[in-house]
Amino acid sequence: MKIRDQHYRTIWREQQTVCIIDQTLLPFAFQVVRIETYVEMCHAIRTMQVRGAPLIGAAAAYGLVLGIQAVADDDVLHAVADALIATRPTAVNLRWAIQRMLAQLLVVPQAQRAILAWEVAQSIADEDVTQNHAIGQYGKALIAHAVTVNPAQVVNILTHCNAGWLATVDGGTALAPVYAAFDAGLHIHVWVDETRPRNQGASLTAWELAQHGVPHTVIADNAGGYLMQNGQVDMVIVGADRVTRQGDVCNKIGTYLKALAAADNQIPFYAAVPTPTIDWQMVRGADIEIEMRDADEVAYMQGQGIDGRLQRVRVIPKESQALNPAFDVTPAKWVTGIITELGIFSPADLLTLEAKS
Ligand SMILES: CSC[C@H]1O[C@H](OP(=O)(O)O)[C@H](O)[C@@H]1O
Repeated sequence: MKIRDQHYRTIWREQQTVCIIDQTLLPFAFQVVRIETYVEMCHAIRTMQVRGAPLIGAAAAYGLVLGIQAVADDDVLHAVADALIATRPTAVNLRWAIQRMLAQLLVVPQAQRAILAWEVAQSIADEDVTQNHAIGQYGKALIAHAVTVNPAQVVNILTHCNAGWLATVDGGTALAPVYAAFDAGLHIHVWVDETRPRNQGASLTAWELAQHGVPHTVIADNAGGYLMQNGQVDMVIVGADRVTRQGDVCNKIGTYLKALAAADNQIPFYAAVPTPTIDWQMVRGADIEIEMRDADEVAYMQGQGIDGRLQRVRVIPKESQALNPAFDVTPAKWVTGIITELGIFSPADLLTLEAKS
């Protein structure tokens, strides 16, 4: 996406290093960080300098590249892969990307692995961009249909967390249809859930949409149901970290509550995902490992002080405990459709995709 007229991906190769945008500093600072080792990439994924299911898949792939430039024997390959997989458990894209790298690297002589790894990681990144563009086109058709239903109205879309270009290599998943519709001149507006505790909505989605000029309003997570009850939401589009073969959608904590409110108000609820986010090995969403992150992410908030400096403030009593599950699972029965690069599918029809994935 373009930032001040310069095109960026969220991750890219520069000589023998990998550059990322440090998303923990947005929206108040735009800083590129150069990653030189797989250990640094593990840190970047674990601390959410890079985050978002497709992006952490690509980041893990590049991390594996960095880890085998000096020594590329099987033991090193597996040790680096295991370290990267251990950084975050929920988004299936991370394990998928590592397994794809291993499948292509283990079958070639060690001497070829360092160069081939760069090529495979680049392919993973490039494919994500292509897939997200297709998601955008299919999703744009949904929005265009909503416009025909109410031509005089603005189509109001609610989204949760950040599933924009910052969550992918480029283009985004849930926001890909938003950008495609906006660029096509359709009149849309986005309700942006702030998405406590890490505030990916308030800090990342709002920033992305503002950079592109898309009309949007940041809301407290708990305001979504009220807006739906008052006819102010036409559709909900979210991303996902893992979709099971029966169509259960695992996404940022709070997504499930939005799906329930959407169902109660007859509002369509879509998950936009590239097919690498579908876990064909898993049937039940209840079996997905939900990442439990540091309770301090609930106890503290980060923001910009009146002096312009980033500050972190405590928002709960020091005597209080906090719990921080990072994701939840929306059962397939509350999901209207899954927007993929191969088309839009009901959860029941998802299995027809397996052979093509
Ligand atoms: C397009 S995947 C975006 C997905 O990833 C986010 O999780 P996190 O920011 O913790 O990596 C969130 O669940 C988004 O919907």
